[in-house]
Amino acid sequence: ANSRPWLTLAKILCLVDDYHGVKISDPYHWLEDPDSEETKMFVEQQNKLTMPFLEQCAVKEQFHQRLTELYNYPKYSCPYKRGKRYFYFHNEGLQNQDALYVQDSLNSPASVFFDPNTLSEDGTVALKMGRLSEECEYFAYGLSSAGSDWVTVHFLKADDLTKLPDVLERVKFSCLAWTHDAKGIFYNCYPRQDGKADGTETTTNLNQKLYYHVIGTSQSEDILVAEFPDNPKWHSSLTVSDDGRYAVLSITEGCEPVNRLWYCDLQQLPNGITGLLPWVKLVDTFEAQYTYITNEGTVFTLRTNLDAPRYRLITIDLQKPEQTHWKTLIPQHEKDVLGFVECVNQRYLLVNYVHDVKDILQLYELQSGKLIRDLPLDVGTVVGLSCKKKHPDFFYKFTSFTTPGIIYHCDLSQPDPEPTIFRQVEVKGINPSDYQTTQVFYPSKDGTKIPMFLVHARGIERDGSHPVFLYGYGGFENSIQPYYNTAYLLFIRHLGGILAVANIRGGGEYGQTWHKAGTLGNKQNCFDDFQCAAEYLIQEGYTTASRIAINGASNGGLLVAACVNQRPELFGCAVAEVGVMDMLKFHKFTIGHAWTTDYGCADDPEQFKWLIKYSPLHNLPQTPRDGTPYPAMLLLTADHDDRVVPLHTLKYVATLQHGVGRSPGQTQLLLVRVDTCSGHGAGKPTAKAILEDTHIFSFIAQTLKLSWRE
Ligand SMILES: O=C([C@@H]1CC(F)(F)CN1C(=O)CCN1C(=O)c2ccccc2C1=O)N1CCCC1
Repeated sequence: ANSRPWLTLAKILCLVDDYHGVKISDPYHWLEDPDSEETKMFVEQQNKLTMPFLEQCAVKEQFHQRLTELYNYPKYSCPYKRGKRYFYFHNEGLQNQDALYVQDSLNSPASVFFDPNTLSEDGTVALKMGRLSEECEYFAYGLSSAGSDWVTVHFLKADDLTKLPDVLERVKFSCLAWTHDAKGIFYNCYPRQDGKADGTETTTNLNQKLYYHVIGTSQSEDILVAEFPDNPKWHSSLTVSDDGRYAVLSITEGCEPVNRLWYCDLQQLPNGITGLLPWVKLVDTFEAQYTYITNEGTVFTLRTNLDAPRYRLITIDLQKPEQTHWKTLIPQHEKDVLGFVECVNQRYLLVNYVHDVKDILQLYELQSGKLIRDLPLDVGTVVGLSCKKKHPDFFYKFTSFTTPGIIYHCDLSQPDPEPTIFRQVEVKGINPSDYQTTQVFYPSKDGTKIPMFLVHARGIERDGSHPVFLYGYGGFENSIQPYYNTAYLLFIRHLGGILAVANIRGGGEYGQTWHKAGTLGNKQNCFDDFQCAAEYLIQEGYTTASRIAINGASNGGLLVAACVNQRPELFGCAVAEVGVMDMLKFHKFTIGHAWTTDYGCADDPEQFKWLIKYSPLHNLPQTPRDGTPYPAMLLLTADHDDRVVPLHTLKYVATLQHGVGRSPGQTQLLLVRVDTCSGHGAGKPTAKAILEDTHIFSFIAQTLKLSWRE
């Protein structure tokens, strides 16, 4: 900055943007360049403030040690039968990444098939995707580094684990679909761009293409099978049908649950896959979502939200593709949301419903859509499923706030098949019966009843004394169902806290209507719902405003920052992780353009009015003032977050410290933690995850003045 003072001044002075006649200043615009000396200096200075503070928090050592102890339990995925063998992911407890194991039968010795921990010292190389070919000849796998969304695809021979020379670069937001002859694989990649593509760049991701890679050739020879030059925002995702005959292409334009559905009969290709496929456009609008489940010849079974915001199953016969011939197989449920659907044992459907945020699992007959039976399930969530049309048996993994994981096995080839426990994991030191999970329904500002899970020590008094960790997301039709999080249980057990998970609008808890009620011009409903959750917890005597810590990540980071702007007096502490803070510019960076389906875009005059009203960056006090003090705030981001680029958090915290931070009544801390070699969250190594959770809860304990209790 000293070397070019004129540049810095010019940067600050000239940055006033005009939005449809409204002038908006952007004094921290220069933080949008991750590679400038000024930005690097800013990040370095912030971490110099934040990291020593987090490290010296009173409970930090105890929390880190106890979290490490409790996290150290064996984790397993469902087993997957491929070819004649079984594969499953396993983590001994503290390994940075799960490893993939293989065994000849369910109870024979297992050996390591693929271990990503060998690929980096610090565990920051993650296995983002993996696909075994139909008869288990090859294993295609995508690796990502430092938490970036960028993927590099490699190949192994499955029998002797020898690595093939094939490498696929510039892969992102991609499918990975083998043709059943194992000759090659469909995948997505982006055109070459200027500058870096390592996850630290902010360059927009447009013009994604679909290729077919033939094993044994180089990526430069890959066959372009679909591209959309007139629609640069389109993404395509290919599925090969259960019988290997059809290539089914799902095209999306953003994050709305709607897609076009094209297909190609691979058996009709005279010379195989040699170029752009002759796509048949079965559905060529973005009116609804259509997801391939299975097909019997030309009769396709699809999950859709067409005229069904809580989803239903329909069949389309490719020989009579007009909508007038489409049939309903399982009609929309009057209240519950149809979740995942998988075909099993040739003629059954494994069907999931979400009923008041809790999972149901049922078996239906594929041909008739008739309900056969319910599968027993506690109050919680199905987090894993392993089944195939050609297999008579299947596995599913259950979890809840206090259950780390139970894997069930059900074999439909047996008479009166009953699910049996295949594997149950206990966590030593956590006794589920010490905790009580309840679900409450509280009124939001407009009277809408919002579900919320509460988890706390059994038998607490409603004397207003309990600290609360209130978590929310509220967007993109993502439902927040019960899940096991060791750090949450420590907050309850050793900091005497209550975990509250509010299922606010914008999520998918009640289908598309719930989602739409929290998007675009209705986005304020998310913030109202979340603030009403806090008010409910106070009114019901659980806690007081100064004892509430709110938390959210990604779209949930936006939620936290917007709620602090609107109601700074309602919370004692706020932790916003990798949040979207600049609602006027988010669409310019990486995949941000895909989020306009939930947020709208400032380029549109009407939508600008929505966004400017709640954009966290633009609703902060711009200068010191005598207003209400802000709660203690900890913001988190990371240098390789190319989902929500760090500039959002950097511009936000600079503005926060400049205005609120210098206000006379502001005593609570306003800090940012910028991690390195880390990204938006997916694939984060265990060591980083444990340290990050430790810092978050130590900050909460310090600022809410909580002490550790044995
Ligand atoms: O990350 C996100 C939003 C929320 C989400 F919809 F759940 C997912 N998401 C995304 O941005 C998803 C990005 N993404 C695609 O657009 C895509 C196309 C095809 C295959 C895979 C992908 C994929 O991961 N956000 C960050 C903050 C605001 C929204």
